[in-house]
Amino acid sequence: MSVVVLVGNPRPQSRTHQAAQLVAESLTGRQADRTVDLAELGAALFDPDDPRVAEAVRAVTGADLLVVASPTYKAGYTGLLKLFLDGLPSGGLAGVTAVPLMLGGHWRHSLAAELLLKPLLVELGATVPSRGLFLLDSDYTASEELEKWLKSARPQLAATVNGEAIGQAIGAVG
Ligand SMILES: Cc1cc2nc3c(=O)[nH]c(=O)nc-3n(C[C@H](O)[C@H](O)[C@H](O)COP(=O)(O)O)c2cc1C
Repeated sequence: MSVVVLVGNPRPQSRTHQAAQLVAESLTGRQADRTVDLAELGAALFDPDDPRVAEAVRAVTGADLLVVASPTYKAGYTGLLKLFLDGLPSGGLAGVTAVPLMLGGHWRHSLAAELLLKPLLVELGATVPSRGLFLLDSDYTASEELEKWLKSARPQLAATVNGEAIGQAIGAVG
């Protein structure tokens, strides 16, 4: 049973990284078991035989609950995130319940998580029961939007996630 955070930001330890941790913790009441920060893998992502990339793929495809986070760049998710996800096998996220999360500087792109990132995760076989979550980089730590999202997403995620303990934790927290 594992809760994993995947961060597709070219900058390491970013606000996107922090927001993803916050979402995982708010949902489950504990820290994620593993965080894959793609910035730390850098050019190794071009080498499918790199052992660190292979380990990251195992962590992500083996997650019960996976928070997939990207900053909004040019109205979409980052190329870095797509590069990593393109390396997954077809249906590689089967059995994974995923949460699409995007951080941005402006509400103008607030549907990007729902309209762009969510379909990518569904294509990879993930179960994505909740609305894609978009948060502003300026107020994600105390966001009314996050509170509203948690309220609607919690029962949806608790009902679908593999791993009874995680499901119970999601349902109980909040
Ligand atoms: C190259 C680049 C492109 C960006 N494009 C957008 C955009 O199209 N829409 C938007 O809302 N924010 C945009 N931003 C702002 C970032 O989404 C925002 O600063 C980011 O979420 C901050 O997260 P970070 O601290 O994790 O990098 C852009 C930022 C950069 C650096």
